[in-house]
Amino acid sequence: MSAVEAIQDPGPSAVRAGSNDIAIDCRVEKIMYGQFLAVRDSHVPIQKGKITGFIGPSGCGKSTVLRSLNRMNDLIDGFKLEGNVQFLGQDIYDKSVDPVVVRRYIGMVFQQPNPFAMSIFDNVAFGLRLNKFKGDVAGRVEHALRRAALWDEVKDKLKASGLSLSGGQQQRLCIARAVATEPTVLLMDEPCSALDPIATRRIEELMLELRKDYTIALVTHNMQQATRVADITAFFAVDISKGGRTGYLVEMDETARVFEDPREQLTKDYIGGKFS
Ligand SMILES: Nc1ncnc2c1ncn2[C@@H]1O[C@H](COP(=O)(O)OP(=O)(O)OP(=O)(O)O)[C@@H](O)[C@H]1O
Repeated sequence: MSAVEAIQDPGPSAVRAGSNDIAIDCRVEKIMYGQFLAVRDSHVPIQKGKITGFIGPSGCGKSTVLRSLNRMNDLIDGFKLEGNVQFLGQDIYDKSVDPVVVRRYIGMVFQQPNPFAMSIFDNVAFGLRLNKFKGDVAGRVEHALRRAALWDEVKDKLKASGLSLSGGQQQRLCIARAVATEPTVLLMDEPCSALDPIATRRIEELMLELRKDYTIALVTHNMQQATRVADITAFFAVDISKGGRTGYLVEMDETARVFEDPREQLTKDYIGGKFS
């Protein structure tokens, strides 16, 4: 089997169907950046067809764990994961697996809208070309822009630069770019932090719409955002007991449960604003 074939196409029904309702089963024993222990002992299962929100104080490892779910951290020198990340039962860190293929099925949207300095059309077609897609590129681009609720605003200027759009439009363009390859999972790392409240609301509505077809994992600093969009919430904290600053998962449950009746005192204190 070639490296590219090592991740099997899960097919469109994989998001909701199946006996197992876990899209990504992430078991972190340790995540290191060089000698620094960034995250320890966290089991973070991402359920199919749901939005899982990661919350917690700065430096608790939310982005680190999120980026581990599609091997985005491989690009960082010194990064090392001890543990196991399974996507639909397949080990994404297996030596035979090509990270580019992992990211084709587990797409990512970043904090800062980061369209490439190319046309709106080419931005969305980028991943398709990277993956040597042989089908109807224009059809896929239109479909992705519609899914990202941007088509009506850009259909008459597809050749204009992606950089000419407003911040909120740029973020929707990045979402279109991410969904163009028809991933199974979308990872969103604080996708609204650079946006105004109206653009934020728009992206939140879009996330709820996208949940019908995709599994979503979302890092957010905004607890209200987690209560508005996340079905499941994972709360991380920082352990300073051994002289370091190591993130770990404190609890993970239905969002209503985490916010209204948390199991752990630490979660209560964080949600109650006793620390940030
Ligand atoms: N590329 C890197 N190299 C070294 N250390 C890193 C790197 N990225 C993150 N870290 C460290 O790992 C820890 C977790 O960082 P991470 O960005 O995952 O936390 P976070 O919870 O997402 O924080 P924030 O909410 O501030 O974005 C922090 O102590 C951070 O300084």
